Formats: sequence, structure tokens, C-alpha cells
Amino acid sequence: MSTDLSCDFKLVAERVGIEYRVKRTGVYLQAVRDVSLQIKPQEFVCIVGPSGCGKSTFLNAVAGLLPHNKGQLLLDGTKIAGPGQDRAVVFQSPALLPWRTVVGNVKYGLELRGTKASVMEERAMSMIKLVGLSGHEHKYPNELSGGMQQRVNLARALASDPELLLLDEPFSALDAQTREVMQKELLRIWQETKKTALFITHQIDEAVFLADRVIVLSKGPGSMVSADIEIRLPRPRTEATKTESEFLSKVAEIRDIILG
Ligand SMILES: Nc1ncnc2c1ncn2[C@@H]1O[C@H](COP(=O)(O)OP(=O)(O)OP(=O)(O)O)[C@@H](O)[C@H]1O
Repeated sequence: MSTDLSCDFKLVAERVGIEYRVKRTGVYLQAVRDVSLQIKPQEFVCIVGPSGCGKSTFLNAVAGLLPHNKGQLLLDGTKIAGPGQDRAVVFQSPALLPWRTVVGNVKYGLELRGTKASVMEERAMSMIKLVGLSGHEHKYPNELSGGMQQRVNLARALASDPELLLLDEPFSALDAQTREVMQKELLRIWQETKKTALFITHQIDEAVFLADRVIVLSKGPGSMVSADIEIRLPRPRTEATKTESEFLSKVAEIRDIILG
């Protein structure tokens, strides 16, 4: 079903509420109460907020992995009612198939969709090149570093050519140095592919470094959007970006909002 609400936006969330039924008590918990936001095509948006405010819950609802009980979620004007090939999710843990090589892992989703073998091979190899893993195609996950595994995870997500890339703290298990490398790599890949991206993180400086806009959720459960902040830092962003006054002032502004 299509509505005219979202013509200019890739993703629209309108007063979205998401609840869990707590198994232990049977009581319903309104994890996300009232979240409204819009993401334009090719925009990079980060969501930050206090622990437990519902960042992952919201991302899972956009992925179609969790239902929402209030409001609506629209992707390209169509209501989100479940998972779909138009969205790909990159989680913190790469969860690669250990018995498959890099190329086998990248191809996996395409195989499930019955993609023609030659198309699949070409697509997988081009994604492996894009994420900087050329020469490692035939290695198994246990031969790869954490950063390389997360590159495979990204290649696997991009292989299906999704409309929206959803990233849930993808670098939080990596050491600080690898994390910084991967942030820049992700920006390079995003600029090459022009994918719309929604990225969840705990780290305010990571959000400001990556995003066109940072959305701050209020304390949960029952969270709402407490700020929607445009980041006007030039691209490509480099280490020098982190010393710019716009970077430092946005990090401080968001920290103040979160700490209240
Ligand atoms: N399966 C579940 N059943 C019941 N409550 C849940 C479930 N998953 C999450 N919650 C609750 O929903 C709220 C939001 O959790 P969520 O994991 O989305 O927050 P978050 O902002 O991503 O947290 P963090 O930053 O710590 O990762 C929390 O109060 C959490 O306890």
C-alpha cells in the first residue's frame, strides 16, 4: 500500500510505538513510545541515546523483525510489515557461516533467492573488492581478523543491493584502532554505493563523525525523539574532521542532551 506521505523520503516513522510482552511476568512494556523521523534517500542517519532507550528495538522494527503496535513505518511509501529484500541489517556480531569461505558467505543470501550462478559470482566478487577484501575470497571466517569479518558482513549485506542499510553497533566489538579504520571504510563504501544508512551507536563521537544527521532518543522505556541534529561537516571526513569546532561542539551538544 502506498501513501503520499513519504514521497521525498526513503524512510518515514510516524509516531511509532513498539512494545514487548515480558515473558516472565506477562506484562507489556512500551519500549519505544512515540518516535517520528524521516530519512532522505542517500542520507546517513545515526541514532544515539541512553542505554535501554530502544535504539535496537527501533532498528529491528524497521528491519521488520519486530512488529510496531502504534504509528506507522514506511519505506519508499510502503508500509513495513515484515522483513524484506529492500533492507539489509549489519549486526555487532558478523555471524558468518564458519564452513563457508568469504565468497561463500557473501553469496549466501543471493543463493537463497535463487540468483543465477554467474550473476551471483560477479556480484559477490565486486562486493568483496568494494569492502577491501580482494585476495581473501577463499579464506574461512576463522582465518580472518574481527575487522575483516565485519567487512564480510558488510559485503554480504550490500550484495543484495538493499534500499536501506541498517547497522546496529557494527563496530562495537572491535578494538579502538580497527573501529576507526572501519568507520572511514564505511563512509567510503557509503559514498561509492549511495545507500541510505541508519546506524545505531552508543558512541556520540562515532555518530557525529559518520552522520548527516544525529537523532537522539530520550531515556527509555517509552522513548521519544529528543533531538534531531544536522551535522554540517564536509565530506570526505578524515582524522582532521575530529579536531574541527563543528565536530567538537556537536559532540558536546549531544552529550548535554543525553546527560540531561
Ligand atoms: N525481548 C525483550 N523483552 C522484553 N523487554 C525487552 C526485550 N528487548 C529489549 N527490551 C527492553 O526494551 C527497552 C529497549 O531495549 P533496546 O535493547 O532496544 O535498547 P538500546 O537503546 O538498544 O540499549 P543499549 O544501548 O543498551 O544496547 C529496554 O527497556 C529493554 O529492557
